[in-house]
Amino acid sequence: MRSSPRYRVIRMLASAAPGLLAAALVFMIVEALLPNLVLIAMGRTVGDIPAALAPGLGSPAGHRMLLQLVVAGALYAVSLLRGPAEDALNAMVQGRMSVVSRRRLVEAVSAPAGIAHLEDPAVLDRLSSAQGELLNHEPSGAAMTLIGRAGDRLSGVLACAVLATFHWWLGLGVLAMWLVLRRPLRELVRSRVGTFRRATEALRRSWYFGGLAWRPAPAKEVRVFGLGDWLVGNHRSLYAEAMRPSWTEIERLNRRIALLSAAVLAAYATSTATLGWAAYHHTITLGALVVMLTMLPASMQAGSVNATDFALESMLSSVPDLDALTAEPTAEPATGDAPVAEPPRGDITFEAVSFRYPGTGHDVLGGLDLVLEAGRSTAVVGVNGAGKTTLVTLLARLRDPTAGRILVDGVPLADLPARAWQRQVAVVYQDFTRFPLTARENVALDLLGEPVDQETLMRVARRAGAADLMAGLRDGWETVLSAQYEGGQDLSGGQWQRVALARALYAVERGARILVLDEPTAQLDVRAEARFYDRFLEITGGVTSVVISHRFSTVRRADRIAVLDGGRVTELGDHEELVRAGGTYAEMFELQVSRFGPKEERR
Ligand SMILES: Nc1ncnc2c1ncn2[C@@H]1O[C@H](COP(=O)(O)OP(=O)(O)OP(=O)(O)O)[C@@H](O)[C@H]1O
Repeated sequence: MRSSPRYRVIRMLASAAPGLLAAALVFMIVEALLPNLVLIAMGRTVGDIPAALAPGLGSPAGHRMLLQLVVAGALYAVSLLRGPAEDALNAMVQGRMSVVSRRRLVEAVSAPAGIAHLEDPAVLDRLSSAQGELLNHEPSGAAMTLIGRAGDRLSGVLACAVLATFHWWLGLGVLAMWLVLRRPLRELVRSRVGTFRRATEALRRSWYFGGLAWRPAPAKEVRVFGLGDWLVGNHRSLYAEAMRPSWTEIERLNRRIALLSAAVLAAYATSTATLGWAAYHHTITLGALVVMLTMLPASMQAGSVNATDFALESMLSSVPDLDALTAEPTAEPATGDAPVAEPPRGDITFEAVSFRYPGTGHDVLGGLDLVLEAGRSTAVVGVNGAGKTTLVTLLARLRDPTAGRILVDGVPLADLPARAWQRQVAVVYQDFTRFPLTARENVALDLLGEPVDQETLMRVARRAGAADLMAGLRDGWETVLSAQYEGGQDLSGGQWQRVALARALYAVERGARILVLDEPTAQLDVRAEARFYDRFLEITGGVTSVVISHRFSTVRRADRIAVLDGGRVTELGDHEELVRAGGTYAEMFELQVSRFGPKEERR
């Protein structure tokens, strides 16, 4: 019981909004009583009509009937308020639960310092389920739906109790039938929902294809390459493929549903016939007959299932996924407690570092040795897929080496607290994020809650070549950098790259001591790139920096250049030394110079 999703949902509401839970429970009682009371009052009114017919409405019998009618009308009027009251309560409970479960989700996925869990299909399946994406039912609706359904069940049981006042065995029989059927019916609902949960990965792919059509970034290519029909087809065939293994099970379940329905039909036909028999033989009054006839369908609430039960079960199926995401340890980089209070002053040493992505059969890095000298710049070059970006993710502790170690000032990186270390590393990623926030927030990321210093902002913008850009924005630093928001404005790829560079430089100003630039000039025009390498020393001065680039005009400015090949550093030295050595670096450099303009490259 303690671990059942039903219990956990109610416990979540109890701790998030105890007042709302109390209101919902009162609502449940009203939900259980009111419809039955309306039916009983109506039935009794009808039962009083014959006695009032002859003496007229002015007689005591007439008065009694009119009083019953007023009571029935009043109860009915009150019962009409249930709908709006339920909607309002639902909105409040759902809003609160949505905030709570979303916060739990965000905290759960952001908790690990690393990113490996975000590439784990099992975690992604859980995420998808915990957000209610599979069956389109927000799990935040579970608490109120559960309480509402409990009210319905109680109402059904009360209807059985009323039936028992006519024949004890009738009320008890109907109740017993629902109690017996409850388990298989619940299992049916659960298996139907379970078939979707088991197909989560395939369904995720199916929804992904469906969503490509309206997400702005892929929508461009969808249109240009005319992929609309293909996407619809793919979405449909993936969905069919995902559900096919479940079809036999669904068919089996449908057959059971048909059988159970026949049993229910037979039971209700017998009950109705019993009432008919009593009416025919005048062993039941008119009022009682009307009440009992209305109680029969009302008693179905005791155990019948409908679309709400499917919705509720799919909402509840998200709860274990939400809990598992929160509770399970993920592939987290090891984290130690050695102090990182002081920014690293010494070298960073990669000692025989190997790395293999989970689920792959080969090492991307295999026994790599490299020293990043303190306060100096090191460029890393290598062909596509050589492992340059992977090396950066290890340095930023987004992943841990599978063998070997990284030392910071002589201390193994694994012994440092991962979060504190990450604050020391400022990175411009190749695929940096374009936050739909203001320019100021994009650079200062002052979401971190620290005051923004305008002078520092201006300084880093100048160094990143973004000062003119900021001055030209519609609302300056306050412009939202996304055309998807009112008053917002999007930037070109190169303009965004300057914003990302300014972001990393701002982090350095805030205390980060390692600057990583992964392809920092890839989207810059020739002039901007020239300005970047003219300012290279100013940008990287005083910090330990790593620059990854295929552009030798950028690479050659670095104090030292490491060539990455076959998972190891095969050449190390400054530009002149490596060119003189006549190895891979010299070969790549010559190739670029001969193809793309000696003037630029030979500077
Ligand atoms: N998340 C991942 N899971 C599995 N393999 C990956 C992952 N990311 C990268 N790889 C593989 O690791 C290898 C190295 O990738 P990495 O991105 O580090 O190369 P790179 O040197 O930065 O390449 P580029 O110059 O193209 O940016 C590649 O073979 C790539 O396919």
